[in-house]
Amino acid sequence: MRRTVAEHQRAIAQLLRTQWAALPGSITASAQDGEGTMSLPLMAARDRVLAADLRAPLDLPPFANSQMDGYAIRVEPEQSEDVDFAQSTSYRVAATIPAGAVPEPLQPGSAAPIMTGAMLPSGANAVVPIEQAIPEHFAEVGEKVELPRTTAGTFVRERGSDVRRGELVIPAGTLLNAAHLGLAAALGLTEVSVRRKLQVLLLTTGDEVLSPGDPAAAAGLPEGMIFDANDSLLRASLEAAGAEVVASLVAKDDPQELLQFLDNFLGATEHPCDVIISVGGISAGAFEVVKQALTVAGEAAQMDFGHVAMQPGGPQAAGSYRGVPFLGFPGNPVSAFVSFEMFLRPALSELLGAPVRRHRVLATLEHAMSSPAGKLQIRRGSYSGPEFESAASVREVGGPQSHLLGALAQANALITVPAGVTELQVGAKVEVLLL
Ligand SMILES: Nc1nc2c(c(=O)[nH]1)N[C@H]1C(S)=C(S)[C@@H](COP(=O)(O)OP(=O)(O)OC[C@H]3O[C@@H](n4cnc5c(N)ncnc54)[C@H](O)[C@@H]3O)O[C@H]1N2
Ligand code: MOO
Repeated sequence: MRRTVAEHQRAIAQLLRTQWAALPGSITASAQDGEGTMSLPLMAARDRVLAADLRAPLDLPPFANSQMDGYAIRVEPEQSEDVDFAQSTSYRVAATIPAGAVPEPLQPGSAAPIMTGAMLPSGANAVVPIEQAIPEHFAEVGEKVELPRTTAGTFVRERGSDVRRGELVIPAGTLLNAAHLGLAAALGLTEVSVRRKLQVLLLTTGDEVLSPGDPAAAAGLPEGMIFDANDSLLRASLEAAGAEVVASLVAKDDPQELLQFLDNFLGATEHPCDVIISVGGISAGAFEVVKQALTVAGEAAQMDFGHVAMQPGGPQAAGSYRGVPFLGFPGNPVSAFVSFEMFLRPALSELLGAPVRRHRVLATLEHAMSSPAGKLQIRRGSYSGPEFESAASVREVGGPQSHLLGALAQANALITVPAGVTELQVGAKVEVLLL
């Protein structure tokens, strides 16, 4: 496999689409199938994808109510001029209507003090704010109040003027945000039906890798060893994108042991996971555990190991093991992170509706930069958004190498330099992916 970034992006989305369509209990099953969906309390549904169209069980507002603290009055519907202070009318003050109360009908010639959100009495069709009344405070029942001329409908929020009962308010596939959940609550719902989370088996690899907290490092990191950054890096990326890591393993460079683990895991339940992601062990070395394990696995593994014209993240593996999609990312932490951002995350957005796509913006480069020919370069950047007169700009943090995790932690953006561009001057416009 030798692919451009765009080719590999399409290939990953296509791989997941076809493999998932064939998997039992598919994550992409529609809500009608009843598979892959669950009902969750509203607060647990934030950042989840709605599984079925949501129709309004009631009107919003549920009743005509006042938009202002003021007086509810009746004006003739044909009266069409705007508020006119020169033409005021004297009304007899009726009983006050607080929010939450069911008011008495409005008598002709009277004005009822009404609070914002309170139900409009029958017979009323307009509200005059208290600031426009003479006197400019709520008068007692039976007293007189002068109100300017106004038109029917002024400061009245009609029943159903926001949402009509039966109307489709949130379509299936929507990523639920605060506004969606607020709307569901306003409609009286306590739960919504959402798609289940993507379930991931995460494998990090390497004889040199120790989990933080491993007893073998109790007296300090042993020589030649490193702490495992990729499990946390990928797990955090996956969870932030709405996925769930259902199992993980820090695999040693032993292909048989890795295959044994995979077979035990995949054989344990009917639906063990939706995708397997491995990090490391796929390039050209003598101990490439993922490559070796899946090569000796025979027919069960349908894998492609190769290169994508991108740096970091050049070495890539993709395919399936025992019918479960398998993505092999390169082991350098920045390469693994960039692989997730460039290949898996966009595919999840496209196929599952979550996460939201990263924003792509143009920014002015704060310094000159060179880039190797023939590869899309992904540099880590510090982006400053447009502020007052200044345009959006970006500067590189760290260098191009893929072990620079410290620099990645300072970055808030990925700068992309197209494969055909080798030199960029100060002030050049570059496309930036906001993290
Ligand atoms: N002869 C060649 N050598 C390499 C090539 C190549 O094309 N020809 N590609 C280079 C590129 S680019 C990358 S990226 C890496 C990818 O290698 P692997 O995916 O096989 O990953 P490893 O060799 O296992 O590890 C690479 C690097 O990352 C460190 N690592 C691995 N796992 C972790 C972890 N969990 N936490 C922190 N760091 C980790 C590992 O120690 C290595 O330094 O191959 C290049 N070589
Ligand atoms: O392409 Mo490797 O992924 O940098 O350093």
